Amino acid sequence: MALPGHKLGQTENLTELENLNEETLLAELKARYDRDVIYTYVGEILVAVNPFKMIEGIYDVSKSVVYANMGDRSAEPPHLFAVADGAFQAMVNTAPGPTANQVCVISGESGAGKTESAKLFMKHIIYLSTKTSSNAEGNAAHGLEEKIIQLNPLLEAFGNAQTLMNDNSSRFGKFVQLRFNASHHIEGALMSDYLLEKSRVVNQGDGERNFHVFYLFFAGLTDADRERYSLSDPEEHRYINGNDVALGDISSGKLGPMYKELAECIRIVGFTDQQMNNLWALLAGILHTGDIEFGGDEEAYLVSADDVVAKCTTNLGIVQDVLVEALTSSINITRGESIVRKYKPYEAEDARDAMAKSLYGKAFRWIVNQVNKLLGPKTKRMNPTDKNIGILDIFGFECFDVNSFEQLLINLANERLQQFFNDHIFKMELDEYAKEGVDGSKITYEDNTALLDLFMTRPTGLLALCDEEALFPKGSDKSMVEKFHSNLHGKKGYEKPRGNDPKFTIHHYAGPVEYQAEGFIDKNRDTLPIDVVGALRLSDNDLVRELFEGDTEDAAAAKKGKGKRDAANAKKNLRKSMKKAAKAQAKAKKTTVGADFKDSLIKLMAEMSNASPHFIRCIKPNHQKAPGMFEDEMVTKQLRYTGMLETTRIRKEGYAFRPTFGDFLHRYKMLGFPFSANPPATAASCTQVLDKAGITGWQVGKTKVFLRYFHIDELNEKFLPFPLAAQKLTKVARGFNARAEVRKLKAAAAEEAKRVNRLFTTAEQLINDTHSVLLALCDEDNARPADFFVKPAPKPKEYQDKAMQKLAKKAQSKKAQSKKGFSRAQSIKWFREVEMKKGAGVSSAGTFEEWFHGVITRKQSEELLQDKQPGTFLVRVSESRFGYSLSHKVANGQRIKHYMIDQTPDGQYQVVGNRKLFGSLNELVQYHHTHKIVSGDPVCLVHPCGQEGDVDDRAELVDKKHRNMLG
Ligand SMILES: Nc1ncnc2c1ncn2[C@@H]1O[C@H](COP(=O)(O)OP(=O)(O)OP(=O)(O)O)[C@@H](O)[C@H]1O
Repeated sequence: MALPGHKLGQTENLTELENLNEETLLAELKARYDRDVIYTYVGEILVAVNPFKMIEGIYDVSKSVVYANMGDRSAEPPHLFAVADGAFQAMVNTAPGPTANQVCVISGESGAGKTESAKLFMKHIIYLSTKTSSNAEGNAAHGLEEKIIQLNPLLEAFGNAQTLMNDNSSRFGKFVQLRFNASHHIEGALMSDYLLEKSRVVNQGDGERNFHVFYLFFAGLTDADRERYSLSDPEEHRYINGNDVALGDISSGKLGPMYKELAECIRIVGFTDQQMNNLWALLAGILHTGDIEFGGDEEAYLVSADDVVAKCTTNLGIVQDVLVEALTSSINITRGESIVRKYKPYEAEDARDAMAKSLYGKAFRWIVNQVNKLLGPKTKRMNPTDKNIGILDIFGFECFDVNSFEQLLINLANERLQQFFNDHIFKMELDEYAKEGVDGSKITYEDNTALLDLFMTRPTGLLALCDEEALFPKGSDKSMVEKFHSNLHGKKGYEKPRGNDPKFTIHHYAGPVEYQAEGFIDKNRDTLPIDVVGALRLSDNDLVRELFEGDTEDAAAAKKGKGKRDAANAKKNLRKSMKKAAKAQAKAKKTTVGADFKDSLIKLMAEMSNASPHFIRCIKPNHQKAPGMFEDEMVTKQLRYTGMLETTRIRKEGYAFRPTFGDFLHRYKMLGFPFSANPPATAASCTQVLDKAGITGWQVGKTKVFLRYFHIDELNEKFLPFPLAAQKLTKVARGFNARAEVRKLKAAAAEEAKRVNRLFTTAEQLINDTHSVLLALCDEDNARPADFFVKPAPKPKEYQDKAMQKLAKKAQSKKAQSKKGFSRAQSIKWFREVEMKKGAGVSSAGTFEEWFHGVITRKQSEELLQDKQPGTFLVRVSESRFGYSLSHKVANGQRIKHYMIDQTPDGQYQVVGNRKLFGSLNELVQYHHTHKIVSGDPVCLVHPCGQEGDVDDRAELVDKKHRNMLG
């Protein structure tokens, strides 16, 4: 169950989604793909969306390290290495037996990334096994592991081709089993191949190519090789000259490095030079075969020049006349009498192409067998302590415009694999129920057994009827389809079309597919005329002879005939060889391609059923094979083909949602426990919630609640009022909080305003107090005897300047100190010091200019004022620890204004209070001039008088004022 707060594309295992269906599956995969996240789990299954580009770092060694011995898979983001690690650890940690064996089924359509995934899976398994190989045995195995990895370029050269769907498309299915000994070291690898697309050798669709190896072969040819195999330029060989781009790749040298890689793989895997020479000669023989042409109306005859056939037969090691005879006529030997029937030209062409296909098909199987001999475990049978990991990289479900016999077999394989998949998923469901103690007996799912029966039943299933017609000499596609209709019409999954066309429709798990029956019989028979087999059995190329089970003696005899170029002898040898071939064929069980395929499918399924499965579903996101494009419709189709939608269906049939008790309560506790914040995460709590919600049909297990797909809707409906109420509550709570905050801010602002008012009131009070003190001081001075104030002898001007400068400096430094804060006692001490230095009690009076250069007493200043007109100012400047203090007094008036002058850090003067700045004392003086005072006005400079008490009082006053102003 997705917890609240689910974000699109963030869920790593999509079964955790509340609603897993076609749309959600698609949307999640798309959102992840857009972020270059190509791996996603759906339960145990890994979905891999082909990025069509290398995503940096995702397969680095560091990733191999992270995804090794993981324990909890969900601890790291989904990854193919995690699946490989899961398989490896499951094998290591399980005692030998079916459950210890592992198999990874990789499926998807062409170009979806199966082969790349299979390679990465194998690479990681090898990494994990070599990691455990710390002993000598492990090290010895190292060479083997390298060979296993080197297998890929070899198999891809012979089994892959460029198609419209994929530039490196595997044209065969493969199952590789890695065998491990008791110490979990690789003992060997065994490979099986399925349904190689041999027809590609003789015919490729527009824009497609032959198997890679033909082009690589040309790319690697030396002049000597070319002569040895009598090869012309590639464009002159019909089987490979249909694709100009491919020819361009050869001539441009683009394929050179790939040829070198192939040659190196061949060497590492262990093929001998002789084996490879025979194989190259066989390939050259195939190319020359394609150049043989026939003419004629009724009876085919050779129209190609003799040397064309000679080039072919030389490479294939057979006698020219023998081959021509075998390709243009069929000899029927009955009771010692041979009846020769001349082929029609098209029959000769068919025989020629059939030979080429057969040669290639058998050569491919030989390579696989050879690889198994070189890399396989010492014994084919498993030791009781052995375990294995299998990797199945097999063609996905196919549905084209025209579907033929190949599609029928491929889709049969997919149908069978789907059944295996369904069984596994369903079994896992039931296992989970059992583990949780939940009754799963009522859970069923619709499986595809009936459809498989439609294919497999004997004698009336599709394959059996197909074989019956193929083995019947007069069997035809038309009569086969009639048999299908009469036996299968009305059965589930089979549909007879309207009209008489040889067609039929099968309703597969992935959707309906209409099959075109034309060519079924020939494809199913896949027989090579016995004459051709007889000819190839006589080859002196060891490989060709081995492929057709000829014997050395016959070949040697034929060689003699070849030397004499004796046509009659050749015919004789051919007939002899044909007889032997016919005998061998009669001895061997007569079989068909369909029957062979069915057998290998049964064997494969037996191997797979003997192992614990892992599934990787590869998805091709667009037709263009381009990065960054995600086509919804195309992906949906593949989700259906790979059975992913079926998985969602199986889950739907059962208990689709299985939240843990904790998760369930986290979300729905309100339904059962409206007043309890944290009910215990138990079965009882969950039951209470479900009962109170009035839901039925659920089950509660040991750790999880099991809900049907519709239960979530029901619960959500019941739960609906709660989120709405919660929304309302949140709104109210938020409003309440906001209002409280505003109230708090308002109160703080009011408090602030009060404090400011208090400050002003205090300041005013102080000013008034100062006023009173000054008046009192004046009165005091007035009361003193006249001789109390002795006029000092004027000091020389330089002295006065110097003294003033010194004082200013001192005041400045003291002011700086004052910033640090002085105690009251310190203030008084300093104040007194300054007063003394300036000559306390010495005053002077004079004009405004004079105050700066001398001093006058307070009394003198009062006297000066007495003579003046009302409005005349007396300015008093004094220096204090806070700077200069300047006040002026109006003659005959009561008002005294007091300025605190401060010196700013940059040396300007500032009147405290109105923040006016003065650059110097003179400027300050100017200011007073412009306001009230004119030059020559009497002013007095009053220094504080020298009396102790007076000094102390004033110092205290100034200090107090200063402190108040600082707040
Ligand atoms: N994990 C990946 N990272 C990057 N590119 C990838 C990845 N998987 C596949 N590809 C690209 O997609 C191409 C096709 O992949 P691949 O050959 O594995 O497809 P396939 O399913 O095996 O097809 P076919 O059935 O035709 O063989 C690769 O050649 C490669 O370019």
